[in-house]
Amino acid sequence: MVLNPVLGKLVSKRVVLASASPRRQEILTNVGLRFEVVPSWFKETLEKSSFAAPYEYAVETAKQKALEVANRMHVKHLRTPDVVIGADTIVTVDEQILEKPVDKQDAYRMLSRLNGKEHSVFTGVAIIHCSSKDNQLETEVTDFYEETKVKFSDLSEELLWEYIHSGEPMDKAGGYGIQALGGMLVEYVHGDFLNVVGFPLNHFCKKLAELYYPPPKHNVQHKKYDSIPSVDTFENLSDGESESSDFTEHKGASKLDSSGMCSSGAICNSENNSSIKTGFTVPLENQNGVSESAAKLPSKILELMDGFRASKAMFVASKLKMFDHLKDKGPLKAVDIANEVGTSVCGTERLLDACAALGLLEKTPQGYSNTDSANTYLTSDGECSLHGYIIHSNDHIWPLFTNLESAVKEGSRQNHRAFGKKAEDLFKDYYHSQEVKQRFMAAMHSIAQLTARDVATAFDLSRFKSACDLGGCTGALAHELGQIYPNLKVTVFDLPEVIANTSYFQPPGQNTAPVTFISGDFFKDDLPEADLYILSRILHDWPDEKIHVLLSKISAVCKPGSALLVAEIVLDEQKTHPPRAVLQSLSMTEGKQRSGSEYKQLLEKYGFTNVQIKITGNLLDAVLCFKKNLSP
Ligand SMILES: Cc1cn([C@@H]2O[C@H](COP(=O)(O)OP(=O)(O)OP(=O)(O)O)[C@@H](O)[C@H]2O)c(=O)[nH]c1=O
Repeated sequence: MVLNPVLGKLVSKRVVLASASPRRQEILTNVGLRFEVVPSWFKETLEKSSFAAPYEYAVETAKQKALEVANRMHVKHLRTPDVVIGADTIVTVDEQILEKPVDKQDAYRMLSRLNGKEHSVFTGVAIIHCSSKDNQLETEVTDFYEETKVKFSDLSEELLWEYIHSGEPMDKAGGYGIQALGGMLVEYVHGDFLNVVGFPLNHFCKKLAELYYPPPKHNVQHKKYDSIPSVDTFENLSDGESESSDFTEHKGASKLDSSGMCSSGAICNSENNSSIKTGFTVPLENQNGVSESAAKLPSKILELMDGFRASKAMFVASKLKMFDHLKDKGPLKAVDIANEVGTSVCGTERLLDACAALGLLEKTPQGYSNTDSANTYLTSDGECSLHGYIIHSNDHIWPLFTNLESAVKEGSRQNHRAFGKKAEDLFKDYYHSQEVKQRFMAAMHSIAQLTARDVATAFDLSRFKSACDLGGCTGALAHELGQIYPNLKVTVFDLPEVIANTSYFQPPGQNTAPVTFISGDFFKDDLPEADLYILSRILHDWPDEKIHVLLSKISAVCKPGSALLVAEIVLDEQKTHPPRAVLQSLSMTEGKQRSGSEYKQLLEKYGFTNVQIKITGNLLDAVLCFKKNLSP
């Protein structure tokens, strides 16, 4: 894949996207970039009139967003990222800068201005390379912008309002989303479409190419903001460090990224490229760099068609602890791993090859070794380990999903078919045996560990003195809260059978803030007193009647001014994004995933006010609300 040389340069780096925009995340994920998302807290309030041109404002905002994240990650003693990417999209019309509308009236004001006219969309991008010297953060900033011209048709007032009521404009610069319903408003686009959507991918790749494959010194031109890259194309780049050409080595060997998506956005198996014919052809380059034609495949569909094989291969390798065996060891041969694990040599070799094809392992003539992300996420003992959740997915969710057809026909969970017994109470199911209980707790623990920081920092919680995490399981979030807010006394309230098993999951070392564990059933027992109650990944599991009981109880014990923090995946208003949440719904529990406005409505019904929603762009979002003051 032609993009591999430039994006390949980022593979071994810790890349952070300093943006909450789901569009930016999707654009970069689609091309196989592996990155973490840490939304910036930089407030977009730079004085617009102090910039000579609108794009300077966008570039400076992008830079400040990225620098804020780089500094925060460095200060909080997280591992300093290698590269932080920030972006800011603005729309300009008649010399005015339009950002995201604050309300529907504002959206109307913006869309009326754009109506029937051509306008410009600028995205400023900052790429910050970070390093740490004597514990000081050092940064090298590269920035650029891209301009795309867009023309709206003449639109009636009625249509504009209909569009505004769809809810789409609210989180988008200029009040429209060209990639969805807003596309219907647009007569033409001149320039990079993805730049309008929020990220100028082509220019970004060219910029990386410039950075990592700099032209000979005498050709370098210095410009303040370079909107015309000096590299015309990022194809055919040869890697100065390895003359053996990254390009031919990687061609046809696209890797799966951490989310299991094919990095090239195309099918990974080159055999399949020629076996299915469609009407389209695109030029590909062969080993000798000569163009040839190949069938363009419905890559998304093919990816989904094979997705279950990929998931199962990763599940089984995890279950057999192959990543644990390979951790910190040099390359091992299939036969050595098979002997250690007690599996057949031929089966093990096929599984290891599959994991290598998926980008989870590296294969060399000396044998197999873990990739960085396998070491971090797939071994069972790492701080960021997803092993617990993967085993839960294999042993519990997979059997439920094999009965999806019946689940859809019947509209109910399929425990009776998958496990030979009817689902009783959701959690009684998990706790019926010690083994299942520990598996479930390990699954919850691994997700809580990965999401705790996002949830704990989504809002500034320093005003609270005490917090109670209802259903807080192993205390992973509670410990993180204690680390971030040293003055916060944190209690975990969970079922006795959970509390009895938490010791195994406690963080090592003396330096962790103390967390108190209290046993009880939050549907039946009195809740401990606290200024802040937390429900993390609880509400989506329960039917409305149970939620009524729980929220009524919390509302009753919450004093005015106290707060409730809910951590869930918040769906967009159309309830189709993010796909993880929508797919989780297919488990057919009696609960459901909710959109932001549904959470707001639900919480207000139980006497909470000032509902604030933070889309973190990671695995969990956060909703904070306050108990209403009693009316005088
Ligand atoms: C014109 C247009 C814009 N957008 C979105 O508008 C937001 C701009 O706001 P931002 O301030 O640049 O970004 P953000 O969403 O606040 O995220 P962050 O980077 O955290 O500041 C970004 O989302 C873009 O995708 C679309 O999705 N489609 C379009 O056609």
